[in-house]
Amino acid sequence: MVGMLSRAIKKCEKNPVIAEVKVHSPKHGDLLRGRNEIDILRAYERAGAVGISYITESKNFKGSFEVFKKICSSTELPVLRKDFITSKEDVERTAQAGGSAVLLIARILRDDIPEFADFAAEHGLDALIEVHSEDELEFALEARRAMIGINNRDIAKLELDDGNVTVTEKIAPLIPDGFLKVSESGISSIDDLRKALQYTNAVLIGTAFMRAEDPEKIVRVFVEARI
Ligand SMILES: O=C(O)c1ccccc1NCC(=O)[C@H](O)[C@H](O)COP(=O)(O)O
Repeated sequence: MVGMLSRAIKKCEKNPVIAEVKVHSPKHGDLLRGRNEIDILRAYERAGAVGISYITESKNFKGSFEVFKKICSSTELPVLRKDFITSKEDVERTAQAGGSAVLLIARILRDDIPEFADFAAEHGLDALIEVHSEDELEFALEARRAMIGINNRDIAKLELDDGNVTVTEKIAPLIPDGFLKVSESGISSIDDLRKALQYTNAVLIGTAFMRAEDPEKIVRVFVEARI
């Protein structure tokens, strides 16, 4: 259904937290530690996550499209596919797999962003257009139907940087009302969460949840924290 993730964020009565089932981090290595993706998904559901993110890119993040499909068919929550999308076929496959949203990276797609965002909407998907700099924001603002994700890390560094919410603090005020904003990556504390939600409508967190001993407990703390 079109706009499931954006609608869930708008309706959310607690802190809108998109929780990522993240298999591998280029910096921290194996994040599953023998656990099962679906068990992590269930923990996130119980904790009140507003949506789920999953990276299908295999080389650096060890994701798999088959696991993405399994996650989509195993939950009622909207699922975002994160990958380095470069073709419309990839957008189509995301919709066919039951995804609710797809990541479109402004640095990669540049002037093609509006066309890809419209194509995603026509296929029932929310487009989350990712930016990391003011220059990239120019491309994102050309899209009509989209959410804007501010990546606190520089994707070119493939997570060897830690990311910093100051990127959100700098870029979010430049985004006009009417776009839903998501602060992504490098959020690991309640203080980061507070700063990010001061400027955006939702946060996307992976590593901090996957590294925690008890994923349900930590996600609940973030979802229910007083902001
Ligand atoms: O964000 C991207 O552009 C991206 C594209 C393809 C694969 C991975 C990508 N980035 C990594 C992530 O998506 C992060 O895992 C996610 O934003 C959560 O960040 P963190 O909480 O720092 O693990």
